[in-house]
Amino acid sequence: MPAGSGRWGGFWEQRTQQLQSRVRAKEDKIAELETENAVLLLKLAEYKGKIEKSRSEATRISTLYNKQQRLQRNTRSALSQLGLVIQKLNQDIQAFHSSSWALLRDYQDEYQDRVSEIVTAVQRTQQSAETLLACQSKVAHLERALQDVSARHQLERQRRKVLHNSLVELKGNIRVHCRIRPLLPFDSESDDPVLQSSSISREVAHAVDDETVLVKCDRPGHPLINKTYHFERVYGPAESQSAVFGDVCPLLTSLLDGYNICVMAYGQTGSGKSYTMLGPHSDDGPVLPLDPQSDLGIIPRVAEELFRLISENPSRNPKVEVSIVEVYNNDIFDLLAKDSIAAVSGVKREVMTAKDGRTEVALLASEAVGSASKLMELVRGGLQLRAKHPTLVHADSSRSHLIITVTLTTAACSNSTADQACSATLPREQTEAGRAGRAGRSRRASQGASAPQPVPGNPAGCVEQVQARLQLVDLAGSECIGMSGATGSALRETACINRSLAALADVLGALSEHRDHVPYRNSRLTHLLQDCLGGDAKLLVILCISPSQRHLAQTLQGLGFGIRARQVQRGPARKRPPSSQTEGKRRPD
Ligand SMILES: Nc1ncnc2c1ncn2[C@@H]1O[C@H](COP(=O)(O)OP(=O)(O)OP(=O)(O)O)[C@@H](O)[C@H]1O
Repeated sequence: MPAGSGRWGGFWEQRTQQLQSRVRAKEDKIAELETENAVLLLKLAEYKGKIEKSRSEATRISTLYNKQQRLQRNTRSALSQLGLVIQKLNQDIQAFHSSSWALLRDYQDEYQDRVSEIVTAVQRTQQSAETLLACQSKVAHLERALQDVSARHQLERQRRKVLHNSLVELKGNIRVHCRIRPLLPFDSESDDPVLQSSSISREVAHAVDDETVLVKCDRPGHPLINKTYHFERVYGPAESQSAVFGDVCPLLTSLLDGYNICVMAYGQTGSGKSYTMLGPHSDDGPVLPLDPQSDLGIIPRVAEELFRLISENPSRNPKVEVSIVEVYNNDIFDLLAKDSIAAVSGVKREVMTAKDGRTEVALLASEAVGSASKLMELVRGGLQLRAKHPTLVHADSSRSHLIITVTLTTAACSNSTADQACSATLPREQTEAGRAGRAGRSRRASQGASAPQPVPGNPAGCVEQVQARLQLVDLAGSECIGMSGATGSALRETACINRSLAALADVLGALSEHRDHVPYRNSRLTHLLQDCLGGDAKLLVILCISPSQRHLAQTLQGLGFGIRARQVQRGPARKRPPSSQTEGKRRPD
């Protein structure tokens, strides 16, 4: 290698080495920087992560902040509202406070007023205490006076009643008692349960007191009725069977004294005749013995009382016989007659007039009875044969008139008080008997038989026999054919019942007007009852009526019948004359 080139070469070589070392330094530097860069990148990444975390934290904080802001806003508005409320409350409290004060002041004023009023009242009370005491003693005095007057009034009433009864007895008036039965389900005019329950408006007949019936009807579409009827006794719907019997009972004493007695129940169908005479319906009929509270009617009670009275005075040797007939379709049937095989059956009979003018039923079966239960056994047998037929008005309607005759035969006795009363009224009796034209009775009167006397020369006093009859009559009920719904044979029954009851009313009409002719024979019923209607029997008619609006027409008709019956004056009832033989001879009518 040339020298010149050698120098250059060294230079270059040197230069290259320098450059190379510089490159190496640079490369080292680069490597160092890259390392540094990598570290920085790592740090960058780390910071980025931190930044990201900080950002989400910032977001969360920002959300919380917003929430807090909202809460603050709400709290502020709630606080302001609360402030308003508190303000209002404060105002209210103020108002309440002031009104409480005002009230308290008023109350205090009022309290003062009341206290002063009370003080005044107490003072006044104290002042009037003496007056009050004086008043109280006056009231006590007046009450005593009132009690006194009431007692005297009661006594006067009783006296008046006794006098009235004596007058009725002397005049021979038919005694009429009226019984108003309770309202019953079949009284309803309608199926409407509302109408059925309004019972008050449907009652038109009322017992005002124990002598007066008021019929009052002011229903639209009906004629106005406001009328009172007076009878010897009126029983309201609540009165018991024993109350009714209480008024019948004295007649039994009369029977034992020798008077003929007749108790007859009259009234429209379903008005309570059979209930009154016998008691409530039962297949077995009335049963003895009875207790005073039982529902049994007059007939079983009469049976018991009669035998009780008989047992009190057995020395008169009493004998009791019973016969039972029914008048059905204007024919008389003997309900005790026995056919050839001795079974009991109804046998047709005829009414006759006996020698002494008394009406009798020819060939009538009668049975001697020795006790009330035997008597009632016969009654039960008769009732089983009695004609019955359901109608639209009454499901258990009797279609015949039932007449139970109890004949009491006793030894005549001269010393009873009734005898004296009877002889005292004799002259008047005789004149009235003559005027009424009652042949049988006046004949007996002219024979002097009405006041039984002991046969002269017999010192014992009890010499002959007296036969007295008690007739217990349960009439069939009058009825309006339209209402009863009767057809065919039932229609004939109804017509016969109505005709016989009309005949009964005609007889009473003729008797009350003292007509010469009394049409007893217009019907078998009146012919059969002739002796008790126009004769010398004590006759009690128990008029049965329904209180219901539905039966108003029939009720008025029944009340009219009762009033007409009361007007009959037949002269005083008289005892049966004593006789030494039985009155058996009859002549055909
Ligand atoms: N005072 C009363 N208390 C309670 N129920 C009564 C009374 N009177 C009648 N009754 C009842 O009324 C209904 C009709 O009475 P009852 O059979 O005595 O009539 P009646 O007048 O005999 O009728 P009819 O002439 O058709 O035979 C019966 O169910 C009876 O029990």
